[in-house]
Amino acid sequence: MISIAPEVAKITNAIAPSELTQEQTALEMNKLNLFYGDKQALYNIDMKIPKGKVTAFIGPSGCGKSTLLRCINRMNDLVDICRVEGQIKLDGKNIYDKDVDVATLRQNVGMVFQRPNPFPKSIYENVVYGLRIQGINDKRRLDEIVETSLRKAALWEEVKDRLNDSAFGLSGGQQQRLVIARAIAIEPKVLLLDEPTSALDPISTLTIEELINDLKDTYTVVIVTHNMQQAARVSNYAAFMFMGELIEYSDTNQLFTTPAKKKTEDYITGRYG
Ligand SMILES: Nc1ncnc2c1ncn2[C@@H]1O[C@H](COP(=O)(O)OP(=O)(O)OP(=O)(O)O)[C@@H](O)[C@H]1O
Repeated sequence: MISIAPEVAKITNAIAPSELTQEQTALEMNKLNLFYGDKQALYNIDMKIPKGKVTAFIGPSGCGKSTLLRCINRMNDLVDICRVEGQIKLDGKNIYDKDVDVATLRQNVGMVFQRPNPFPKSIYENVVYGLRIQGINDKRRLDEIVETSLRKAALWEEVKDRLNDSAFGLSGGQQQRLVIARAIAIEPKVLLLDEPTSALDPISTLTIEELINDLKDTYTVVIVTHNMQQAARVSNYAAFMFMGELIEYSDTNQLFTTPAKKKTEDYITGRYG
């Protein structure tokens, strides 16, 4: 078992994910299968992701963590050979239904990638980017949203005097917080984080981890991480995947301290991956 430091171990008494009520569920996957051409990458995934919590997808390289994450905002639509079967319900509505507008879905389900990807614009314009696309140009309103979003992303104090400077002048960790501010400026319901700290130094990683903890009060957060200590530190629920299957999914403490499945135990004790 990996050891979880007492200061980060959470006393959760959490509800088992399968027992979440509709009210407590942000996302529900039903019989989700995904194929890249002939190759199946996800097998019959059934899971409920709780509202207002952090859920981590963990597992060895190539097990399908990022693929599953990208299903949640239909990023896989951009891959020609990709085909999805089954359902993902966001607040009860299947996001794969024909009448779903993908642009609206992606406003509701924001995404942050491994490498910070600010636009070649000022800090201010990065934050308001999505709002301008929505046709919001009122300066006072934008100013307010910039401040609130940067505060939520724990970046305001560091950038408030240089909002018109290029985003490229920020450090990697600051850029990643800026990208998070840009994602939350349009008030998504769900925030997807695909290994958000893997390109960052340990101090920036810690800042982002603290930020993730704060964000869950407002958003449902789903994070893919290679780092089990990080999953233990930041998540309330953890899903262990192996070769495209969801092997075990439970509250994080339980998964790391008393895994039910041998495969999970082998992974968290470092026997593979
Ligand atoms: N665009 C793609 N085209 C074809 N196959 C793909 C594509 N993206 C992923 N795959 C395959 O799907 C499987 C799952 O990949 P995925 O990137 O989801 O795994 P992962 O668990 O996130 O891995 P890692 O931890 O290394 O990022 C792998 O076999 C991978 O090669």
